Amino acid sequence: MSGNPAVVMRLVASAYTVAEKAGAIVRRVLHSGELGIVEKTGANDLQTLADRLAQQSICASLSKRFPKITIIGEEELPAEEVTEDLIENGQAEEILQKSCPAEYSGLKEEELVVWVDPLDGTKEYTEGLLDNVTVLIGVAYGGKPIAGIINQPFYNYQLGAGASLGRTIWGMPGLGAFGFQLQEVQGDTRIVTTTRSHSNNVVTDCVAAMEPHEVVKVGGAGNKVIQLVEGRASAYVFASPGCKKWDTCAAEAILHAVGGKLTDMRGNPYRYDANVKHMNSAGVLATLRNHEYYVSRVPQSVLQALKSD
Ligand SMILES: Nc1ncnc2c1ncn2[C@@H]1O[C@H](COP(=O)(O)O)[C@@H](OP(=O)(O)O)[C@H]1O
Ligand SMILES: [Mg+2]
Ligand SMILES: [Mg+2]
Ligand SMILES: [Mg+2]
Repeated sequence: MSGNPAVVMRLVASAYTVAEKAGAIVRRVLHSGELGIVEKTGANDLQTLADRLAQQSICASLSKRFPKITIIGEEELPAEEVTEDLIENGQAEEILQKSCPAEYSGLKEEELVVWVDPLDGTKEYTEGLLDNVTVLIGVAYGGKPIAGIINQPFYNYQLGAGASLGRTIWGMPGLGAFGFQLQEVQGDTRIVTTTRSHSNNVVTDCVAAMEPHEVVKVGGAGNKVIQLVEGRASAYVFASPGCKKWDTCAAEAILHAVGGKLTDMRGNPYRYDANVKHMNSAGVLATLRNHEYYVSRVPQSVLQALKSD
């Protein structure tokens, strides 16, 4: 390693420990029994105390160390002083030891945009489907995702008391992806993963048009991309607006790091510049392999129902 790690590697090393801290907050709020649920746009668009505290922790910790970075978080929160106990100052040593891909080594703080989903799968969190929950921190440069960190706070929770809970996955295109074992669905089996709590007729028509052998309905955008890279699903198909840039940035970076793709339903990539619209209006289609097959199966009627981005 060089004596002075690149800015982006320092950012990813910080984001790793910051995501772990956020995951611990998400567990603590659940165990307190006081979720503090607020409806945002409706009953399927919730915010809990865990969403609020985790976002405060992530944004305050990263902006303290990297004051010139643009950070965009899902939750709209009043600007108030964040208490010291929410600040995380650590950095993951093993990330600082890695050499930065040459194309990113000269990037400056002010050129980076960080997309934060403090708790992805909030609906499932409130229903006790705990392994669906993730904390997502994505880093973009020039409109493209260049690093992603996903903490899964309740990983291993089915193992019961005594199991060590939680894990963190991260990746950078050009460097690799870490914290999990890359696996693919065997053979030509098409397993499609999609929403369990934000469905409608267009969403289900589009899933059916893929001629899946199996459909896996689970919560969370981060969780669905984990299904792809761990060989439990071949495509994430969501033909609806609803997902935002903070849902997809981190996951897209990790997918790219292992040769996968995340696009809208037409096969066009989204951009993650600081000034883009937050909504992924033209849906989300993500795969590890055979992206073109899934793009080619999207019915015209579905494309007509979705706006271009
Ligand atoms: N119709 C909709 N309204 C609000 N949020 C939606 C939505 N469809 C998808 N999303 C958001 O996209 C993410 C993944 O959704 P799903 O689990 O249904 O696949 C969730 O993120 P959050 O839990 O961070 O809000 C969810 O809220
Ligand atoms: Mg939400
Ligand atoms: Mg989300
Ligand atoms: Mg969220």
